[in-house]
Amino acid sequence: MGICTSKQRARPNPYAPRDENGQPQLDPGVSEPNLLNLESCVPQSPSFPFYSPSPSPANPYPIKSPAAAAASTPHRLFRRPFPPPSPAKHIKAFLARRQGKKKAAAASASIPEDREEEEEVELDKRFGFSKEMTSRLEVGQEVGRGHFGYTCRARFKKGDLKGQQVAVKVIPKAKMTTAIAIEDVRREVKILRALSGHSNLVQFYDAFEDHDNVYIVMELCEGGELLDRILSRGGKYSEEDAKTVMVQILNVVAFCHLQGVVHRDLKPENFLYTSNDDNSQLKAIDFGLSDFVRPDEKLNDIVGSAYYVAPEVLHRSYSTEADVWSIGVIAYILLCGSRPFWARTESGIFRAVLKAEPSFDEPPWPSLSSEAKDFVKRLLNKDPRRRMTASQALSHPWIRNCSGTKLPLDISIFRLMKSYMRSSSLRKAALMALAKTSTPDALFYLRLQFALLEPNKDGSITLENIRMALMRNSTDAMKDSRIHDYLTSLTVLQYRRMDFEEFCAAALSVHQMEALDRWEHCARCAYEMFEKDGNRAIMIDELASELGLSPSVPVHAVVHDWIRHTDGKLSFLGFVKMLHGVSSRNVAKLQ
Ligand SMILES: Nc1ncnc2c1ncn2[C@@H]1O[C@H](COP(=O)(O)OP(=O)(O)OP(=O)(O)O)[C@@H](O)[C@H]1O
Ligand SMILES: [Ca+2]
Ligand SMILES: [Ca+2]
Ligand SMILES: [Ca+2]
Repeated sequence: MGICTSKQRARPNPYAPRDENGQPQLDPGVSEPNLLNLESCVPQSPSFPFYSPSPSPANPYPIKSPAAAAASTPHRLFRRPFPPPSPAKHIKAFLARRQGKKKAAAASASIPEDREEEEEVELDKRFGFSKEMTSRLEVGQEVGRGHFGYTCRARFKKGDLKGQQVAVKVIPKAKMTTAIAIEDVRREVKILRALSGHSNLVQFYDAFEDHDNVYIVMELCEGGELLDRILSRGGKYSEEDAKTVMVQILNVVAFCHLQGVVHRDLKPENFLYTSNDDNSQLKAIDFGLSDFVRPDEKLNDIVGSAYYVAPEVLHRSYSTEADVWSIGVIAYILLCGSRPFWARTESGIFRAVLKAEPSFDEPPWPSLSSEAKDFVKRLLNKDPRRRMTASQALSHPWIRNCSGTKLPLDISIFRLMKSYMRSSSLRKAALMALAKTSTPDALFYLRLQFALLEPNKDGSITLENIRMALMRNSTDAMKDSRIHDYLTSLTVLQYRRMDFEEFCAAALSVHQMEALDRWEHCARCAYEMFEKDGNRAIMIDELASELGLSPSVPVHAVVHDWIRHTDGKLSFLGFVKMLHGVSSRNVAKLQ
């Protein structure tokens, strides 16, 4: 999703949700500038010399199989996307700078009308890219168009790549009306350059600029958008075909997350096929909304596309898990041809994303495998801490046997290990006990992750193993997301080794286990084991500081039930509290 900055009110929005008669349904609650009009984004007098406008189709996403369409749930059927009123992007940061923080908080929910009327105060639109575009490339026909720019076919005129067909995304500088917009383009190129090389990510060649435009030269994907394939199939994929798509999407997204990059705009429009072949490779494109994120950092700007946006993005505190949610939405659409969260209006969609549970009762769900349902449900968990990670999803029973590629290292493991390393021996003992109740699926994933760290001959890992594993997978993006700095938080490992048993305790996610049906059973079993070898008498003050309770809370009242009064040891309730450890809210206070 991008930002359309031109104002155009006269024409109807071709993407607006429609009612049964095809009439656009407009949200009375959404302010007018939200109505995106693709045509209004078309440069009226293109200054780009090679620009050859293609006729704008009245309906860019025709329903290709009305018969199939009629069979499924009306309304939410996956017919055509409507890019949501997207300009909420960066609103908070933008307003904070302009009006001071107080007003920004108040206005954060609404989108300011005058956003695009911001005066241009000496914006520096120099990117430091080569100016030699026209001598290097011969630009041909337009192949695609977005809100921000358009993409043309091109060919290298000279050099090593002479004759090579490529795609050039042209982003007009006239559309970069704020410092943030300029920074976005800078970052788009930087991220693409850094991540290029992964087999499911569009290959980057070069970036150019001139007075009017920025040009991003990349591999030409001739197979069209994933969206078009979904539409041409009338929405539904067999489980096998859906798996093939999912594996590729998860592979590239897990890779991005390991590099500390969150895409933030994952949707079927942003995956292209390299060729028209049935088994052509899928490539992620459009890093226009992507950002770097440090392992402990939370982002807060609302970006993305309504149908695919994660609940925590709407709550303004999110990280890489938000991408996984979007993948869950894509998976749901692939498997059943309908959208999991549907409403006639954008605010309705947001409400559904926040509150509604997607339906798994209507056809074809009852006839799909239970693994497929479990897979989608675990991607669409509203609590990001309970959601699978991209890397974990690749080891889910539904797709693990067809993920031909090597499983990527999961960055979230290090987050969990950090918390473990900082824990008291009592909490470590509690986690060790819980780890013994892990499911075979959880162990499968942990074993793969442990293997990726290439343990020493004695079967244990040290900090050095982790450092080496990261080095093997490192790209330039890790500098900006400061992944290596993060290792210093694991330095306690420097003086010791960790075997697989302890690794399971360190890398298991208590939140994810809580989401399982058998949680209560696991926790009880773990508590019994903990009783035998880990439980000990504990002072109330010790427990309070252990859990990061601030001295201001009435500690005795709060932890009263967490300690068994007969012997001063942890009660079951205290044990569960202990498993969760210091809450992140309290950590902030402690630091
Ligand atoms: N490498 C490529 N090969 C072929 N077509 C491409 C390529 N990159 C982009 N396109 C086409 O151009 C369209 C717009 O590209 P992209 O999504 O990067 O632009 P955008 O301005 O950021 O759009 P958005 O409105 O989605 O933010 C794509 O949907 C696709 O159809
Ligand atoms: Ca864009
Ligand atoms: Ca796009
Ligand atoms: Ca974009």
